[in-house]
Amino acid sequence: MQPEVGVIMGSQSDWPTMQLTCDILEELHISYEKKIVSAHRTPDMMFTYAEQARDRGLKVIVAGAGGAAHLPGMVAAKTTLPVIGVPIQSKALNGLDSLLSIVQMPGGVPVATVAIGASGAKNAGLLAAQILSAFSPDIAERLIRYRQEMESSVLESSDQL
Ligand SMILES: Nc1c(C(=O)O)ncn1[C@@H]1O[C@H](COP(=O)(O)O)[C@@H](O)[C@H]1O
Repeated sequence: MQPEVGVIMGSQSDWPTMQLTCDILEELHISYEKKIVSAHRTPDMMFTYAEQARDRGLKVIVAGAGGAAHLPGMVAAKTTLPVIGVPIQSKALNGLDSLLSIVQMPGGVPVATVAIGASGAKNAGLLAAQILSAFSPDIAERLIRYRQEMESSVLESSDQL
């Protein structure tokens, strides 16, 4: 199946976080691909990936990176597809470095930035799904079910208090 979402990350060490994005996409039956791509370590590959993404059929890119997290912004600079940036929780600065590197884009080149770490990665998957749902009633329906299940589980945990 042709992937609709490209999930990329700066290093294999980002995978435990970015796996949460992939888990959500799988839960919602959205096709995706996953790759390690780094603006710093594999700049030519990053350039090609971003430049070819639309022609390959991708519709949204989720990019996770930590520290000097230039990957989401650099990818956004080379494609007009929507790019969602996930700030990885770095050891030295707890992810504040990643967050600020991703969120403070200059006007003209947006990156939709989610929260640091696990909840951000999960929300990146949901946000990608919500973008696709604007053009897919099936995905919209699955998102409604996801919300209903979330609500039920909150009500259940409240009953069990
Ligand atoms: N921020 C970037 C980029 C980039 O922005 O291109 N490439 C790798 N990295 C980040 O470096 C951190 C440490 O990587 P290692 O664990 O491989 O040393 C990772 O969080 C990765 O996202």
